[in-house]
Amino acid sequence: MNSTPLLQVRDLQVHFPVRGGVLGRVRGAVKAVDGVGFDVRRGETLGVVGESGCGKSTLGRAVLRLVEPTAGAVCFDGQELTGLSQRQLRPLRRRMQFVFQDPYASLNPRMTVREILEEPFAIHGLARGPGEREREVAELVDAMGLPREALARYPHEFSGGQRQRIGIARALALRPDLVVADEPISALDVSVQAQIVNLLVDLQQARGLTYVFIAHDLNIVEYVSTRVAVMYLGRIVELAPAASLYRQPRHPYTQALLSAVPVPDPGHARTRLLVPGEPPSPLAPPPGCAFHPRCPHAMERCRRESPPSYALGGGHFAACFLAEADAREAPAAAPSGGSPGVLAQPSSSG
Ligand SMILES: Nc1ncnc2c1ncn2[C@@H]1O[C@H](COP(=O)(O)OP(=O)(O)OP(=O)(O)O)[C@@H](O)[C@H]1O
Repeated sequence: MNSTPLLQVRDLQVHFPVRGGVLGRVRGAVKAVDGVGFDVRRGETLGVVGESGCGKSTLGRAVLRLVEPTAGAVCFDGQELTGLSQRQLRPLRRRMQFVFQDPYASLNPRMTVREILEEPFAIHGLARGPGEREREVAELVDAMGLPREALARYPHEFSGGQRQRIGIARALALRPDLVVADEPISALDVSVQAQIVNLLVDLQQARGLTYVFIAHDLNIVEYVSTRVAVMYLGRIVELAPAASLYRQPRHPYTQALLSAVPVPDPGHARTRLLVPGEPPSPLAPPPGCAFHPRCPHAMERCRRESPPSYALGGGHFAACFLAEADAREAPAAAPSGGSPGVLAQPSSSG
């Protein structure tokens, strides 16, 4: 088996320019992703969690080059994606797919399910004969647990859960290796969320898929993930095997997230996490550790210096000065677990 990680992300940055004034001059930048690095091994699920606005979606999109990174590198199956033109990316696109939060918004309402599922084959010139395409599409709806009659119908005729099954079917049509699922269940009724999660888990096993699973629901992330990355204001502050992260969270932000109570978000079919205090604006992040204004353990040093990511052994990393003493005694980082300084760059953000 190929032991190179399927995905390698190094010091990835996505900065959005902010314009202002009558002339629309660039006034600053939202550092949505600000120096992120991690590996994803073949067949694993990397969960990505954090509060709204911390940069999860932007990270997922930048990995697939659906938004252009400002800096950094993304390597897919050993090939560097960041300097490739859209044309050069095309054969790789087939192998990397995105599952959206809102399947309705991502499905063309004027196309039948059959047309929606045949489209990826047409775009990539695959399964050329109608017989072959028909077989592939029939197999897809079966695998998604949808009836064959669904093929002749339109997206609006389905429930939210069924629409997400169609969205997943389209993403998996060309048998990708990597799937980035961005909050794939948060727009769905609680009653169908578990079904969709179980479908994703079953499909992963049946098709040998590798997932990046973005979510704010920590229970779901624990259930699906091999390892979990916790994001705060554009950076990964903790990364660890799921069992280790949930048993012994090392970063005060992760500890706060795990003890936060999900509360209903009026107007949205989702809950949000309530960590005491407000996340700072990514336009003007605090100096030092970005979490220090909300951190119950903040020390003088945290106001001045941004902590590097300390390797704590067993593939557990935390970007917090409290972890420094343990890091000195910890064994060296696992080869594909990233290395200190790769996860969160020590820098003087401010
Ligand atoms: N196209 C854009 N232009 C400018 N700013 C953007 C753009 N897209 C995202 N942002 C900003 O980047 C930051 C990160 O947004 P992002 O959607 O990645 O966060 P998120 O963690 O996925 O949040 P949510 O869970 O609410 O989707 C936010 O401050 C957001 O306002």
